[in-house]
Amino acid sequence: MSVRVVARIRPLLKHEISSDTIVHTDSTSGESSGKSVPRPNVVRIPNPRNGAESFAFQFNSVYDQSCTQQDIFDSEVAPTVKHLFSGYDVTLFAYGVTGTGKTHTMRGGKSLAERGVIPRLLSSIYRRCRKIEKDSEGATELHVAMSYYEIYNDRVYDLFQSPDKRTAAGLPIRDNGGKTIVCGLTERPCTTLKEFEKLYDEANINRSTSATKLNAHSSRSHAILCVKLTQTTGDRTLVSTASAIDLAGSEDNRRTDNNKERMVESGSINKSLFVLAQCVEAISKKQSRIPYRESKMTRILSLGQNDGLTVMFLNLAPVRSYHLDTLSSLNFANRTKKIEVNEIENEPMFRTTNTKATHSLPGPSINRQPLRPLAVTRDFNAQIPSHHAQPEPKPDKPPRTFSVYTDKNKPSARPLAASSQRKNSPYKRPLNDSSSNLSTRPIKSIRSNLPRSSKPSEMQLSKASIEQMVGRLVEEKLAERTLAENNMTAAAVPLPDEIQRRLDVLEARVTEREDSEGLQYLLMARQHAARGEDPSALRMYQLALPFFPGNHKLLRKIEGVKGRLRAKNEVGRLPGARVVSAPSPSKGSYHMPGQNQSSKPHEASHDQDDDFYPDAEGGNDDSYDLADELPLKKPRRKPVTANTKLKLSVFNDADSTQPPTPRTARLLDVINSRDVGQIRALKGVGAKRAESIVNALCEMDDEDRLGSIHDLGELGALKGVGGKMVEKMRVGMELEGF
Ligand SMILES: Nc1ncnc2c1ncn2[C@@H]1O[C@H](COP(=O)(O)OP(=O)(O)OP(=O)(O)O)[C@@H](O)[C@H]1O
Repeated sequence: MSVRVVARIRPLLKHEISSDTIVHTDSTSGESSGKSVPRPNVVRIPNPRNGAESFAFQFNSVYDQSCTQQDIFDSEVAPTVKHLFSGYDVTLFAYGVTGTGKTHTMRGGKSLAERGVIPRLLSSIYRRCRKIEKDSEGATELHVAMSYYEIYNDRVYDLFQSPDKRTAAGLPIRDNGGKTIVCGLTERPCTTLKEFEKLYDEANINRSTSATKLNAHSSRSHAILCVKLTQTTGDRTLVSTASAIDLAGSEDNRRTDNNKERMVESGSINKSLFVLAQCVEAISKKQSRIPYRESKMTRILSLGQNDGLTVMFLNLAPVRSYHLDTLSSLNFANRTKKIEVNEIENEPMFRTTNTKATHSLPGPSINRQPLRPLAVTRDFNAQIPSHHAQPEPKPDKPPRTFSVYTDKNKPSARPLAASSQRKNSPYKRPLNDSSSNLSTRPIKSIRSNLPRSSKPSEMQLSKASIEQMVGRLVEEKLAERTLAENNMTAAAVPLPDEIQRRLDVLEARVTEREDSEGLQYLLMARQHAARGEDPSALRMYQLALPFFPGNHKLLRKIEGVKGRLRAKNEVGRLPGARVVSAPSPSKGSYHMPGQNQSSKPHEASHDQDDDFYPDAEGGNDDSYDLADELPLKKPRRKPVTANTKLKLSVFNDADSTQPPTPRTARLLDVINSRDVGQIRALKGVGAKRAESIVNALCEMDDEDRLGSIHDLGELGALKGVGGKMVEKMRVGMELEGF
């Protein structure tokens, strides 16, 4: 089961105008809901570099500006409620840039029509509780309890505690049997919707919100609401949890005008969202290490690790001012939809003295399964029979057009081992089913290998069925082994020793100064740069900037990465997006752009990087270390050799705060002339390189401004140039008399 991703485009706000609308819905023909107008499932957005093209992102459902709170709840959340009552955990979370409507979707407004997903979910839960109590004539007792907390600046705070009573360090989190738990959290019983609403409203007052330029009531924290449902019938207790998470929105601080406090919050929000994106990317790339532990939010959300059902609301603003942010969110969601979560029903607990019972662990302590990307599991599941389908609707009800958690476009795709743990149907094991007695229930591992038709009470194993079971076990083991091997080969490519050594040194320094969040950003930036992941490296460098304002090397670093990205024209290669040409007789159909936004691990980028930023104080490339940019310790001084003198002269010039020397100015003029003839006449530049420099300059053009190179730093960062070539060009100019 993959994460269900639902995109919602919010309406225009007062200050936004309809001519700025650039995000639209569409539908693919195969996704018809059976009605004459197919349900939209595609978000369409123009390519920022070429208005004649647009990107199309396909999700499970897409809702346009006219969608109401009721529509979202009825189609996306209501169908999960019955699963919650059948023992599955349900996770709903909202993701999007600041001001795109996450809180509106999750919490909503006060009026009945404006109520968001959370109050509607609770209302539905209570309604179902009453019905079960009534139908069972009191034999089944149901209890609802809630806990509610926020992650603010990477610290966890109980929202039932007012801010003045909080400890600065917040609540600790621990791993407990594979599940992340928050220690010391208050759990409040709430027996009616009214009680819930009162507690929820009170707790929301304690949530950290502030006015920012982009949202008058911006959430400055990730808020996590957990609703625990306990159903008891006789000695059988079934516990399941619905988690509703309103993530804080990412912010582009060039647009926010945030003050220092807001910047720190923003840095923390962006960092955790960045780690979340890294986790999603690592999962989709089948990497063996998923960086969950790098932020509390990702540890707690454990996307895909939490067995059960997961729905992500992708909130989008429709207007141009959010263009790049929207693309980035779409790109993230596109990867998220490939994450597979194990659909494992929580086991009921029994009040019994049978020792076996203690082995049949209740749901919350079932170890989480490692995530598997959908693609990996697909091969093993071609023959999975139809027992994975959702429960058949009862005959007296009309069939639902909504099919929860099945990806219609994909063949049945579920890992055999995981899927075999799933119960056949909630209807197969009614609460009062006498076969639920533990003494007759095989333990899970045995049950999972039984033919699906076998009920414990019907266990009459023939020789043939034993052979079938053995064959199946062997197949599963082989599938597991192949999976493990695939994961091994897909593991991150090891970095060269020297780069790894530098990263280790830097990591050691950062660990010594754990208080320095900026250093951590730098470390992550460095790691991404070393792996050739320039977009991620840029994001991290930018997050580090507020901690080291005006640091020249850092600024140059950012410009360098930007230059490389421009040269690579990253935006035009968003993964998963289909580029659609504007309708024209000559252009037409969809085509897939490059598969991956982040480039492959590449030495070139790193070499270029280091080539270009040697330790200006001290000398050669080997002494360069990112930490040298920071006021951690005095830079090492080395004797200045003829070679380093040459480099120093280049890099002194590269300081963009100084006016360029006549020679540099002349060099930059030649480059910015975009005249291939003049550029190829520079020392060390051939015809091909001259052309690629001109191309790179063209890539930097904005709608209203020609891209140009302002200093040697930017020149060296151009694709295929690098520090050594800049040196050569300058030496050549020297010979010409500049
Ligand atoms: N579907 C919608 N219908 C009407 N108004 C909406 C809708 N979605 C969002 N809005 C309005 O847009 C504004 C921003 O929404 P909201 O506060 O929910 O954004 P957010 O994504 O939670 O932002 P942040 O991350 O900063 O907390 C609010 O004024 C909200 O009322």
